Amino acid sequence: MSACRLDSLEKCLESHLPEPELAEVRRILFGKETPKLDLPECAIEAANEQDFELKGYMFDAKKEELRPPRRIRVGLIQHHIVLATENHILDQINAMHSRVGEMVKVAAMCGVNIVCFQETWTMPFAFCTREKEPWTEFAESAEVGNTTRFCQELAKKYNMVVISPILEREALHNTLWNTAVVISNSGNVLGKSRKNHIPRIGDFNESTYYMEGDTGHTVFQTQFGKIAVNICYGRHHPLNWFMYSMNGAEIIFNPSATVGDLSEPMWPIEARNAAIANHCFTCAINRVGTENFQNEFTSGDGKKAHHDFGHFYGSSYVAAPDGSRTPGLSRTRDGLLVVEMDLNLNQQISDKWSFKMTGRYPMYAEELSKAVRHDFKPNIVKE
Ligand SMILES: NC(=O)NCCC(=O)O
Repeated sequence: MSACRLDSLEKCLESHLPEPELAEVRRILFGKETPKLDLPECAIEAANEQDFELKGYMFDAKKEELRPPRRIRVGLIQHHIVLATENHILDQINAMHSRVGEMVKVAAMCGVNIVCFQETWTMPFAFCTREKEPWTEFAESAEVGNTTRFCQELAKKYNMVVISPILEREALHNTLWNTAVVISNSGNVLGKSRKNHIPRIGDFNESTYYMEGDTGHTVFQTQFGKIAVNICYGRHHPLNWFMYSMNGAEIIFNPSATVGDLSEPMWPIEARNAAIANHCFTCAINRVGTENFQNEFTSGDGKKAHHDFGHFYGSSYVAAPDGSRTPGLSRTRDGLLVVEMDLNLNQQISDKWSFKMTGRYPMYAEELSKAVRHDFKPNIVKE
């Protein structure tokens, strides 16, 4: 079976395992069951009409005596590019705006408070080509660009925080960045978070285009909780997740663009492990489809010249601090994942497992400050 024909691991297990084993396999693979959310009929109909998958799950927390529950809903949106990559840039962007705008409308019907789109959601993932033109023309201002204005309208209209990862052009020195713009539910731009770690692997030739982010590990205080954005390749860096969490993030979003051959076995583990290790929720989002480019490209890895990157496998999911996770969205279809979470779970799990409390951070800070020096001598005992 080809990589793009398997719809999802979960569906595959469901159709091949008998019920008692299925429940046990699910418990071992995904942790405590995440019950399905009741979503409104109008949302289900709209998703069907517009041909995207709509799924909803919930993570509950124990009732506390002193604190009320802090239940909120997040929406994760994964999608194909709408028009082929040869089309006029503005047509491609506008087509993506209208597709995602419709999906956000459905998110609003489902009571979503914070929505996050995939990495550089307004464009094909053209960085594989290493061609500057026309792809750099997709870059926009994070503060006043068309895409930010479009998201501000959505945020105001639906009273929703919108996380919009784009290719950013900073006017001052024409620097390009890979940036998530965070727009408050008031419609104001709350700030931006730039991608900290840039891949240098396979066809991910992103270092040709933009610089390592300079926004550190900013956390955004929103009406619905403290959120942070760790963009794609940053998920392979445990310290990156850790620092967002040290700054108080309760939910860390990981908008991504990654392909099956490279990272699929790592995908279900990394964001989930980060949720466990940092006592927070994590939301992993990946685009879907295979994107074709007119000119062939190579990446100096001995592979024959090719026109596409491979299959972006979707599979967006949410993980909780107790190690449980939702099933993923499809590997092949556009989709909206709506997840209700009680943020009280973070403190409850922190009290239970105490990873932060037992973390011995001063010891590591001291060791790490020595280990990064050029005169560092590894502490190895030899006979
Ligand atoms: N977009 C991006 O950073 N992709 C790198 C590949 C990966 O991290 O799986």
